[in-house]
Amino acid sequence: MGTRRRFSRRAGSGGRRDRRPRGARPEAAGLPELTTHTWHAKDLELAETGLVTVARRLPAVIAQATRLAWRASPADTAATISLNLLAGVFTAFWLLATTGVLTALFSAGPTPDRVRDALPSLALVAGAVALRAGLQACAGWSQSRLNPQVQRLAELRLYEATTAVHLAALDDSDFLDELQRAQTRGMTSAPRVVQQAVDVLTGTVGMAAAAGTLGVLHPLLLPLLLLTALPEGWASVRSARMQYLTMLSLVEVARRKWILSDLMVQREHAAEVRSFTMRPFLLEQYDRQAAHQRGVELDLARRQTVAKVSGDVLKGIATAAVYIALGFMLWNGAVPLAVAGTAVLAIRSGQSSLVNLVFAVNQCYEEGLYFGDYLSFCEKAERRIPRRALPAAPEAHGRLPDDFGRIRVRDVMFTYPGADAPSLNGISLDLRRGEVVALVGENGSGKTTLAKIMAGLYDPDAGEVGWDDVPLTKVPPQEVWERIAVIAQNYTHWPMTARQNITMGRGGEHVPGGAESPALLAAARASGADEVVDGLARGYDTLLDRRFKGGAELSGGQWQRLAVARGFFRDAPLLICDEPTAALDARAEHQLFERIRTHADGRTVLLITHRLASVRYADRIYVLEHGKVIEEGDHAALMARGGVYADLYSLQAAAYAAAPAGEPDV
Ligand SMILES: Nc1ncnc2c1ncn2[C@@H]1O[C@H](COP(=O)(O)OP(=O)(O)OP(=O)(O)O)[C@@H](O)[C@H]1O
Repeated sequence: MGTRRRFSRRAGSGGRRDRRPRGARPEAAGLPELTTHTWHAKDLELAETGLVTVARRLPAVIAQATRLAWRASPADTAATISLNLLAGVFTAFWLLATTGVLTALFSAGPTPDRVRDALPSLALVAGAVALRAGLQACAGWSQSRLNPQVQRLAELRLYEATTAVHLAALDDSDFLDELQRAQTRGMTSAPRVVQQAVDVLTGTVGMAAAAGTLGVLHPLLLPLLLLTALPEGWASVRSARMQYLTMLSLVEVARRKWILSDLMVQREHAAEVRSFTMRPFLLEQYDRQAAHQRGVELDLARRQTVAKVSGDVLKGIATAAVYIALGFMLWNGAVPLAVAGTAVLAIRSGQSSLVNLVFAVNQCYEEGLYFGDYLSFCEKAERRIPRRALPAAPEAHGRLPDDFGRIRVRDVMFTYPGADAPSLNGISLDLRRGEVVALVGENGSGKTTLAKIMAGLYDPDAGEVGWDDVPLTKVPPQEVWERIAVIAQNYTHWPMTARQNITMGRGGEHVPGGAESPALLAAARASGADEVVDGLARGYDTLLDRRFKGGAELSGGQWQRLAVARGFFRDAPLLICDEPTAALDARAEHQLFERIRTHADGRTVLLITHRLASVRYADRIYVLEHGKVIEEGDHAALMARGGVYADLYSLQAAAYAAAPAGEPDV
């Protein structure tokens, strides 16, 4: 939102510099305009941030990175920090020992004597250099060990939260936006921010070592270090920013390319791409974007070269100025020759540390923005985990009766997050143990929403659902989920084997002797999934996803049979069936309703369906309209009442009755 506003403001501001493309976006004839995407919102923020702000906010980012690294591995974090600090000490030591070497070499006397005098200092230099190299190698090793550990921690934290948040959070578009940003960019920034924070530390230590040495040699040498390092630092940051802003200007082009490339490579679009002869259109659109990108990137290469050359020229001028200043100090007798020699070495070493430091500060800040997003999302998500699911909450110890006598729904009201109108408007109903209860009503009347509330997936805004006298809000959600089986309207095609699609990891393995488990076979037979599995090359062990080697694909109805088998396999006292037959053929549908009619092995069944012929055997039928129960009773009572149910039933029955003779009646 804010991002979009910022863009339009800038577009209208005329005189202000537009950070969007050098060269406008390519024509996207035939393609709709894209919204600004939130995952690159921080890119825009960064583009507007100066180096001073970056430096001011940096300590907070570094503190966050250090805390994360510490949690991932205290040993590796401590090793990385202390080894880098030690390496810095040896850098300073090496530089100072060099003065001893040079002093001995530049002293008066025969050359062999001077070399002999220099040997102890030379040994110190060699020792310090070797130790520093060893320390740096160990620091590098512990730093690379930190990365995967931090990544793992960051991923787990996010997924632990997203799989536990209240379902309502996933209906909240702001939450989804933040989730996408945290997942696509924030999560990967965690190890990077740690890496960059360590680079900032390394650069600072290197700089401090060189600066300290120069300070010891002569205080005037310190400003000379800054003078030589700044042009190169400036050039590298400028080049990085150019790259960054170019990437920014290409975000929309990149998104269009993704969308187009998806259409050109994904299997599900392949048939229509061909049958509607979309190929030339898609290729032409893609090439238009790619050509634009090529032009922008070639321009970037040219500008980066100019920046680098300018930096090099400035660096050359600064270096010349430094050597002139040093020469002047030598000539003046302000510094001896040996000190000047060491100063040259210290300046060179400090120069590269400063360039690295400036670059690392910039990068660390950028990653820090995304990392901040990630952290704030995780905190928000953790706050949206139902309280009763947390071990510390008193409700976490509540239990539901295994053998409920009655499920009561009382005056339940519910509005989806961000929705204008309530989906449930004061609903009350009862399910007694062993009953088949049906919910019917027109599209959007609230049937699925009610089923989800009864399944403990949403909490009602008002009213209550209880198993006997225990409200669902007083027990952890797992208590409900362990006791229900749901055949959902929109079920998942799990990319797993047929067996796992039915058992969901709850048994169903071969019994001793190699035969299939009786529970698995019974569920498959009841749903017609057995016929599907019979046709699979590896039976129950066939992988049902073409993305995997040897994977098979099923038809819509075949998938639904598996979803039904999944519901039957689960040993749960309450079975919720939400439109379980939409994709089933007539025989499978009949078979399923027969099983439901016979109470599915003594289970209590909540059945939602538009096939009214199959609800006539239900013990009770509730008719919903605009989130309210408008009629209730068994089939005979509702037909006798002549209301909405009777109307809908008669409509469906008439369709069959009007069929030519010979076709089956309802
Ligand atoms: N996730 C959601 N976010 C916002 N509104 C929703 C959401 N899901 C459903 N709704 C709205 O809630 C109302 C009830 O929807 P629900 O899915 O419960 O109806 P239904 O009776 O099951 O319909 P159908 O027969 O078409 O399956 C509808 O107006 C729908 O637009």
